Amino acid sequence: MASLTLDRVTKVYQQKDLPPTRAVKDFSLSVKDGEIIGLVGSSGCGKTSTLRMIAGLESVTEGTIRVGDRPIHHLKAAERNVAMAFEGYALYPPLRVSDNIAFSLLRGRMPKEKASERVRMIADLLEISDILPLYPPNLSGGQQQRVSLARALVRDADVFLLDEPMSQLEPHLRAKLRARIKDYLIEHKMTSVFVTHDQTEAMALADRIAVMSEGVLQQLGSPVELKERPTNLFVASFIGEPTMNLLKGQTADDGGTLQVVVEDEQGRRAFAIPLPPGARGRVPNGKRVHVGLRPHKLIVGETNGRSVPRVYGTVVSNQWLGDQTYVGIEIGGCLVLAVADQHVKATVDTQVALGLAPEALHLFDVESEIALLHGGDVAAESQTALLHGGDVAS
Ligand SMILES: Nc1ncnc2c1ncn2[C@@H]1O[C@H](COP(=O)(O)OP(=O)(O)OP(=O)(O)O)[C@@H](O)[C@H]1O
Repeated sequence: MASLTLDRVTKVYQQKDLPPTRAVKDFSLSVKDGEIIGLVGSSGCGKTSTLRMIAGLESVTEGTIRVGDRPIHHLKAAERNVAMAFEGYALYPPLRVSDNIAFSLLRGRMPKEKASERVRMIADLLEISDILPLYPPNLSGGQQQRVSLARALVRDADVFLLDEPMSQLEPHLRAKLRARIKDYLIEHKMTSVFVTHDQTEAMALADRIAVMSEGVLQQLGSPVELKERPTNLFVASFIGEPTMNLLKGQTADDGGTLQVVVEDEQGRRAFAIPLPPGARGRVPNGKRVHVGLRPHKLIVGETNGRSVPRVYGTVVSNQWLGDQTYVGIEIGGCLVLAVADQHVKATVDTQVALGLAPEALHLFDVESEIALLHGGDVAAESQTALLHGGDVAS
């Protein structure tokens, strides 16, 4: 295994009689030896193009790709020692499943016995031992996908690329294999990059996640970093299920306390959130902002003794999903969704208190959409300053 480095990689597709498509723009990424990276982003943002450039299936328009210290972007796919599991499977129809999986091992002159042993081991892992004698056209989509995955994972490659590796599997099998694959990648220290549309999969499998939009890398971070410190409005709105509540507002001084006045869609004052001490150093008074509120960090009803700012609203929906409650609350003309891990008894059309814990709050510049403040960070800093007897700007 080895590290993988993409340095300012760009992909432009030129099609006859059509304007060029800049699918990937100036993309830089350093994947450590043995690290697992998840690549996520909306449809058409350049994820597959990025994988295909690493694999050597697409040319690189600009930039360099290195495995360890070795530049590989000019090499043919077969010379790169990069294994890829394809979204479209790309199996050889005339070969049995076992031969499909063993193909690259035998081509690399691995003794037949050893190759068969490897094939059996990976087939066990992915629960496809029973289909080893079959031919690809006789398999279901989910089986073909696991064969494609097995064919990549069985190799001794420097880098492993997995494009939507489990999209065709039913949820139970997917969850089971996800855990097994993660253990396997860690045990064999396999440097890997996988693309997924499934955030749970990205959060569960990846050490770090790269979020892309329109060909540009927006943020690379651990699952926790992306949730708690989204770098901009795109990442904030893309990461998290359900997505972050996004409203508009403006900071204002209220008798010495900086607050953010949240507005309804017509720009009228809906409610105000006092900002944690320390916010002043990051956001000026009178600043127009996007206000993000993470549903999972809002507190519906009792705050269990925690002192947090509270607002009151009317319950408009209440759904118990078996393990969590989704509560929709209308506050001054704004709709806010809160999620609680317990059964919340808030009846529709009644009033409820909503605790605005600092860690729920994120502010973004209204023009640049860059993050200005993450409430959890500011609250933690204020707490540390108080503990150490320091001054907290307020
Ligand atoms: N061979 C090609 N020729 C021309 N344009 C292409 C080609 N492959 C991809 N594109 C374009 O490049 C952009 C990025 O496509 P890509 O498949 O890399 O995105 P993606 O993030 O993987 O999308 P999805 O999640 O839908 O699979 C899209 O606008 C797509 O239409």
